[in-house]
Amino acid sequence: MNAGQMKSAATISCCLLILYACIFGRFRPRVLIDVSKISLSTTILGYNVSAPIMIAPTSMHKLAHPEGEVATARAAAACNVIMIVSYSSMCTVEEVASSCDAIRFFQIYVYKRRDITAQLVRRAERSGYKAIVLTVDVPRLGKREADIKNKMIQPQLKNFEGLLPTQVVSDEGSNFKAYADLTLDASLSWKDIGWLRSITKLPILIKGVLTHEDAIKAVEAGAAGIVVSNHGARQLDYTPATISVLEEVVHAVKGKVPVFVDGGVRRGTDIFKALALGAQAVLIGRPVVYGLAAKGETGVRRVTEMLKDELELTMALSGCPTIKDITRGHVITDRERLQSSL
Ligand SMILES: Cc1cc2nc3c(=O)[nH]c(=O)nc-3n(C[C@H](O)[C@H](O)[C@H](O)COP(=O)(O)O)c2cc1C
Ligand SMILES: CCCCCCC(=O)C(=O)O
Repeated sequence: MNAGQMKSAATISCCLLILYACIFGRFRPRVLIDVSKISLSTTILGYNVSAPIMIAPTSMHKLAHPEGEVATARAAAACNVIMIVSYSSMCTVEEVASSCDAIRFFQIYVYKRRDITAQLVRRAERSGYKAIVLTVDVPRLGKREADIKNKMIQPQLKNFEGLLPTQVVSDEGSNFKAYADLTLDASLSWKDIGWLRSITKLPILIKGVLTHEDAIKAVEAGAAGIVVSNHGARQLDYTPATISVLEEVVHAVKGKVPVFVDGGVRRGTDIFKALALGAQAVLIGRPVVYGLAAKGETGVRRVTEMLKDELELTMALSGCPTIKDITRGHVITDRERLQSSL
């Protein structure tokens, strides 16, 4: 090998090593277990669902498909998975509720105008939503350069008709940002969970936790569950991959409340890893929106079914006939592999 070839070989090995280190964990499948019948069903906050999958809250579904959140909800109902409807939905809370019998949670932001948030929470409660998901990682909107470049325009949201003008005029870049600046209450803090609890009987999940410190605070504040999320990397650069901090949160809450996770869940194998590391279920964001954009309700059903099929196969090949059979022993993380090789 000459010097040039050695240099290329070293570069390739380096790249492979980095790639290898970036792949989170490995499975530890168990064999000779009866996997002739696999059940994906589980319960979430006491509700029986077909799989440990929830539809993450994503805003403005009519930008993806003219039927918007109603199509997504019908797919959730058909697949018997929970849909978390976004505060920034384009169909109203009531339209989604009356469209089908999907189990629905309602995601909220807290606005400076608390009366508006309180009204939305009450409307969701009246319309049969089963939980409130408080998203806490958006005190301000992150810097979304694509929105600025494309001069993103916040469409009129029917939920807020008569309550708030959504046509904010901004001459610099994204008027979505101007809308967020106008509405979001950046002073929101842990004490305000008490306020939220005082206006609703629904259980409150806190979405956007990435550390054990905040997980403990969420439990102390009375959260009924935690969603480990970095908002799909849309808010703060350099937040960790959620799968890498999931266990820290799971250990901190000590089983007092369920822990959920989202971010980059694209395959049944990803769901399996999350469950093995202690999540009770995963939330799916972008893939649902892509399915909706491609084929409306049918597209969302297809995405959900693909994930369920892949999870089912992963469970069979790992020796786990039920969700409860998936344990910490079924995965080994990169950190553990490194430690064991030292
Ligand atoms: C287009 C888009 C809109 C979103 N809107 C909301 C929202 O309204 N409320 C919220 O809590 N999270 C919102 N999120 C974040 C998702 O709930 C989720 O945390 C994130 O997308 C990670 O999942 P993914 O990797 O599967 O997309 C949004 C994400 C995307 C991509
Ligand atoms: C109230 C304005 C903020 C909405 C943010 C929607 C969202 O979570 C996202 O786009 O991400």
